[in-house]
Amino acid sequence: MSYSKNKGLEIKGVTVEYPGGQCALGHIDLCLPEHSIYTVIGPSGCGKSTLLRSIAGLICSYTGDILFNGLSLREQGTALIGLVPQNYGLLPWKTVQSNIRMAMKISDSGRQTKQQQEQQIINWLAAMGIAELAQRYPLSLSGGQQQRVALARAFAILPEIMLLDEPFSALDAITREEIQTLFLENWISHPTTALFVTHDVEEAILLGEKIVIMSSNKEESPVIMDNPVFHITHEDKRDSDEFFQQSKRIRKVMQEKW
Ligand SMILES: Nc1ncnc2c1ncn2[C@@H]1O[C@H](COP(=O)(O)OP(=O)(O)OP(=O)(O)O)[C@@H](O)[C@H]1O
Repeated sequence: MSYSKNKGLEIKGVTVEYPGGQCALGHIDLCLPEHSIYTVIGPSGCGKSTLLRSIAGLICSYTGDILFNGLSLREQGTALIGLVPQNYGLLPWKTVQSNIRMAMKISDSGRQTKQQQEQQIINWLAAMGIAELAQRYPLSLSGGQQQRVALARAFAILPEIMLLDEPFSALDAITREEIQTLFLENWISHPTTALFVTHDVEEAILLGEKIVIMSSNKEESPVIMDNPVFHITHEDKRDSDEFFQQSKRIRKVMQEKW
């Protein structure tokens, strides 16, 4: 499937200060063409979550502007945004199925019939390998299972922008690799414009078309790196020479900027 790449997500001179004058996010300029996926790494406290929360509309007090295909995201309804927060953000009193159903109801605005929505829920749970968990409650699931539910929910609303805040950080290495593969397969078949924050350099290289490296100095613009590894077949990425070279390049920037 080929997608046209419009202007996409434009972050123009965005800064965020919390009341009291604490600078949470320095001056950020970043353009993500539509249907691209960029990963973001940066030292703790540099403002990664603040950036995602500003794009998602949870923080409105930023200066500068954030646009999607030329329209300001300050205007309600400009773009449908799916946010996968660090703690998964599932409602504990609702079943897995109801969690997804509720997100679809809120975001759908009548595009699909109820029957189509129910079928979509089944399809997404199957795509994430958790069809059998539909009637379970989030707190009865493992971290990896909750993570799959959060991803199913984010994909199910067919967002134009997907924001992921260290979504796999709580998972063991093997589960993490499985979910990275699952995520990428689903993103390739539904390539929403995505910003993926991670603390893991390997994950940033495996999942990002470009890698945004933020600095501990909030006055400095992030470094935006091309990532030749992204286009290698996923299962061959880790063993490739490009992967090794890219890790070295990133670590060098980290030594200078963190
Ligand atoms: N509600 C708040 N009030 C005041 N300051 C805040 C608030 N939330 C975050 N901050 C500050 O804003 C800065 C950026 O925080 P943010 O959570 O965006 O960083 P981060 O890069 O995502 O960090 P981490 O990697 O540790 O998750 C930090 O210095 C933090 O202390």
